[in-house]
Parts: sequence; C-alpha cells; structure tokens
Amino acid sequence: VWVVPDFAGGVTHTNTYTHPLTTRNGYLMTIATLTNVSKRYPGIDRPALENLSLSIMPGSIVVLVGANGSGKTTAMEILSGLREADSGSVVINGRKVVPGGQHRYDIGVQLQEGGLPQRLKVKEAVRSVSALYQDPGPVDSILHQLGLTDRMNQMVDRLSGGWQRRLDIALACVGRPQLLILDEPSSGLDPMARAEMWEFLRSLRSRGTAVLASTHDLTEAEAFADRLLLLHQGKLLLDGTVPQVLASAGGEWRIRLTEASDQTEAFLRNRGERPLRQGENISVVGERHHLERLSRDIDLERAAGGLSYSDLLSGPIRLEDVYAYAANLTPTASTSGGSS
Ligand SMILES: Nc1ncnc2c1ncn2[C@@H]1O[C@H](COP(=O)(O)OP(=O)(O)OP(=O)(O)O)[C@@H](O)[C@H]1O
Repeated sequence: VWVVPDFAGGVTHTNTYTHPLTTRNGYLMTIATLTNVSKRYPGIDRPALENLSLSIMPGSIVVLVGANGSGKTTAMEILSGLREADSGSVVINGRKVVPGGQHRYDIGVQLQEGGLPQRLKVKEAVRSVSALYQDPGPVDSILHQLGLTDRMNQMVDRLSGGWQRRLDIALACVGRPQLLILDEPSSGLDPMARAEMWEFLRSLRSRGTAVLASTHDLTEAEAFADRLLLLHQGKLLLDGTVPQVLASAGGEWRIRLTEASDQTEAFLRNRGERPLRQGENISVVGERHHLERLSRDIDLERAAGGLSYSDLLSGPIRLEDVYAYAANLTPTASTSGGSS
C-alpha cells in the first residue's frame, strides 16, 4: 500500500497497487529499505533528510524528483553506504548498509561527480572495473546499448560530459547490480542519448534490476517511472505510481492564469475553488468539464471588466502542476509517505 497525500482535499487516503512481485501471502519482495533516515550536515540549520522511509522493489524504476537541495543526492549516498545517516536504518538485500559493507556487491552507483579514472582509455577503464568482479555482466552489450562501442580507444578525459556520464552508467552496471543508484543519469545527455539511456534502464528492469534514478526533468520522470518519489526539503511528499501522483492534486485537468490579478484569485475563491498562486500566476486543478465551464465563466467575467489576467491555459494535469501543489502543502499534510 502506498500512501498518497490528497492535498487537494487535505485528507490522506491510500491507494493500493499490486506489484508483480507480490508474494502469495501479500509480502512484497524488496531489494532496499530505508527506515526513518535523517541527516543533518554540520553547520546547516535545516536537516538534509528528515525521517525518510521508502522501499524499492526488484524490476522497478523508481524516479526521485525534487528541487535543488531537497535531499536527493544525500538519500542516494546514504543508500549506497557512501554517507552515514544520523539516525534510521538502511538495508539492502537483508543486509544492513555500513560503509564498505557487503551490500556493495549488490549495487551499482553513478553519482553526479563521477569518479572516472581520467588518464585511461575507455576500454582500459572498462577492463579495470570488470577485473573487480568474478562474474562481470555482459560488458559488450552494455557498451553497445549506451553507444560507447565506437569510443573504446578514446581517453576518458577527452570524452565530453555526456559521454563521460554514459561511461559512468556503463561502469555502474558491470558488476550485475541488483540495484542501480543513478544521480541525474540523463543530465548533460542529448535527447537521443537520453532516450537510449532510458531504453537501456528499461531493459535492465525487465531482467529484474531495480533502478533508483534522480532527475530534474519532470517529463522524463512521468514517462519512465514505475514509481515516483517527490522530495521536498528533506521530506518525502509524494510516493506512488505516475497516475497516483498525478491524481493526488485533486483532478485530471488544470487551468493556469498568467499575470492574474488579486481580483481573479478572489473571484475563484468566491466560487469555492482552491486556486494556487505562484508569483503572478494562478492554477486551479479539477475535473475537466468543470474547469472548462469555469474557464468560460472567467472569460466572461474578464470581458465584463471584473478581473484581469494575460492568458488562460487549459490542459491535462502534469507533474509540474502536482509538484507546485505538493510544495505548497502545509507541513502536517506533507509528512505522509513511505511504503509498506
Ligand atoms: N557536504 C555537504 N555539506 C553541507 N551541506 C550539504 C552537503 N551536501 C549537501 N548539503 C546540503 O544538504 C541539502 C540537501 O542537499 P542534496 O545535495 O542532497 O540535495 P539534492 O536534492 O541532491 O540537490 P540538487 O538537485 O541540487 O543536486 C542542501 O541544503 C545542501 O546544501
């Protein structure tokens, strides 16, 4: 059961989703579990993570989104055992994660600042990482899928940022990881390379690998996530499938009024709507027909001189709308999350 806070109505409700790997007695196989993980960096007032709980199932792509500084990298570093939490527990494949622990053999990690050996050729880097494992994965196939085959003789430090990123991801996969932890794997990749990268991750997932990947690209998150996690100021605000998360703002449609006046906001409130103001813009989320009717009424009211805005945009709800709504949650409504 994943808990999705219904912030439109302010009531927490639960949505059920049966993962294909649910056992007959209802238990879900998990590859990784974080329980009540908190972390505060010295000298920084706000915790980087606060009571973060989540579990990751094999054969799923879990996408972590959140604004700069929301705690994504910290969560991934703690899950990888590269950083210690102040409190809470982290378990991978039944083993407690400790720095340098045995869990390392179950995971592949690509962090934002890749630790690639710069003074090697690509093929030498691949060979030296493969040598660390008794039974390395299908290296040729990994390199091919990530488009690296033609670059094997290039020096690593001569690769562009995007190619280094691809090599970093390839190296993270060499040890046949059961869990891949990727911090912004698509950043710096051109659109074709992004598509190839996600296709590659989906091929791993179909063989049972779990992937935890962060991104700032919400369109990408919406397209490829089996499950979405939204972190906000170190807390898990939303956790669910894409449809669950999209539904949690309270409707399948949204209108957005740009450069909208305070009278416009008051007009909406008087009609019982729950407008969300972000700077000069106002959004309303709801049911499509209702919002289409509302749009016509807003237009008429503007024609009558009662309110002002520069544009009215109407369309299906997108993750960025949900994100904006979720980030405006009151703290009490935002503490739900995690999974069981
Ligand atoms: N080594 C560090 N020392 C002190 N504070 C840190 C350190 N690393 C991160 N922080 C702080 O912890 C918070 C979470 O940072 P983190 O890098 O985990 O966020 P993020 O979501 O990955 O951000 P981004 O999207 O910018 O990569 C931020 O406030 C950040 O400034």
